[in-house]
Amino acid sequence: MKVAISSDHGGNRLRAEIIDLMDEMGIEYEDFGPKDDGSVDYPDYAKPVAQRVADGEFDRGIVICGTGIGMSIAANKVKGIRCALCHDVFSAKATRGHNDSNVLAMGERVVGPGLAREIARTWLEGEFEGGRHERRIEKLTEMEQ
Ligand SMILES: O=C(CO)[C@H](O)[C@H](O)[C@H](O)COP(=O)(O)O
Repeated sequence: MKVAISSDHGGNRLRAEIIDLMDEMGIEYEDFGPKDDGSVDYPDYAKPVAQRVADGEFDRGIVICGTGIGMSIAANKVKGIRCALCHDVFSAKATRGHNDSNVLAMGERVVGPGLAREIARTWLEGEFEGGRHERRIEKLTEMEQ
């Protein structure tokens, strides 16, 4: 699995934490920044990750800002993206199983690093369940036309 990851300035520390986690898990990733702690605009960092996932260059994306909200709104503007904002492990598991979410959003100002790591690990390991959920995803895809 190849993962694209980015944040805004509000998510830099958590992005580093999740990169450490992916190193531990042996997951291949590319870091789309930002490269320093200066203030940036979250759409500029959500877009490259979401676009590359939508294009199939990466299997999944992880986007992080202060709340996770701005990044999730921005990522979901890209056709083909199902970005889930998760701050608990139950939702992270459910969104992989039911929504086949291809981007995970989290907020560094909302969750601590320990919980964020468990959320990300659960989401990265989660499998889509298919079945009745396929039909619902088809309906989401139809809404994009
Ligand atoms: O988009 C957000 C809120 O929905 C993110 O949390 C941003 O990181 C936040 O808005 C950035 O705020 P700042 O005051 O410019 O650091």
